Amino acid sequence: MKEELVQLIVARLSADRDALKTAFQASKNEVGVRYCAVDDLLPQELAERIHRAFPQPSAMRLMESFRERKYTSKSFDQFDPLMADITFAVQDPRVVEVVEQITGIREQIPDASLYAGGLSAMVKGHHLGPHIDNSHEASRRYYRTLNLLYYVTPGWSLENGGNLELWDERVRKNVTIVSRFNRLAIMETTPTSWHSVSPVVADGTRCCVSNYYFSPRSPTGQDYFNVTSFSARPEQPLLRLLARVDNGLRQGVRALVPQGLGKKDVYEGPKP
Ligand SMILES: O=C(O)CCC(=O)C(=O)O
Ligand SMILES: [Fe+2]
Repeated sequence: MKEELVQLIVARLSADRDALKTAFQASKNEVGVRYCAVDDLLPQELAERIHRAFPQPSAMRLMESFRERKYTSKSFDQFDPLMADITFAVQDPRVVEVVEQITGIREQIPDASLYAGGLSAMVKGHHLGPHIDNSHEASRRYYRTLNLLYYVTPGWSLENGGNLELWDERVRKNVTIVSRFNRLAIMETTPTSWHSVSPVVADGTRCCVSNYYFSPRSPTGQDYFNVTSFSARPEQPLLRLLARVDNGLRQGVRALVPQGLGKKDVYEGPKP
């Protein structure tokens, strides 16, 4: 199945390559984070199949802190093989190539270990506060360059909440990308690419297949390293303060212990 998915994704991205390229570049003028959204990534029936195969939240891990509340998993051995197929299809060199043509970002390497990637499910009350992603993968040799987020919940609309938001450098204003069914959002990751998922306010589950690309080239041309760093929404000044202290502590620990203290959450199973 993976091969068919790769071909469909490459065909879809190639068909709109020039328009997506223009949209990606032009989006810089919105909040400063470049992105584009690819609608109808796959034939509808196939996207619905992926949704049906998506694991139930009860089979996933609840991530819960003041920063976030969501279910995640990369236990592909326990799921319908279609889930690994769609995840790893987005990592195929042919997909990477057309994504590079769209974004102009070169020498990218998909994250086969799914370090922080994989599947996520969010239900009512779940959210992900404004943050910048960790800048590197586990070896710290490569810079994170892109997040590729594929949403597969039929009928998901703006009013449901649970939408992707990209913020300006000061986390004051945002642009919303609805987590629409069968949409692939491609966003760049830099030291200032603040983003969040607004609280889910509807019944239903917002299902997302996440992939990350890395590159030996720094997105800014400068050398940098950051742990995942959180802020908070503009109307939450106290939480912002707390987040800043929390970031400083975690960044400090990383300076002392480069591999970090947490257990490495990486995928080591077979790849389709
Ligand atoms: O679920 C999403 O839309 C975004 C999740 C996120 O922040 C990320 O993958 O880095
Ligand atoms: Fe993120």
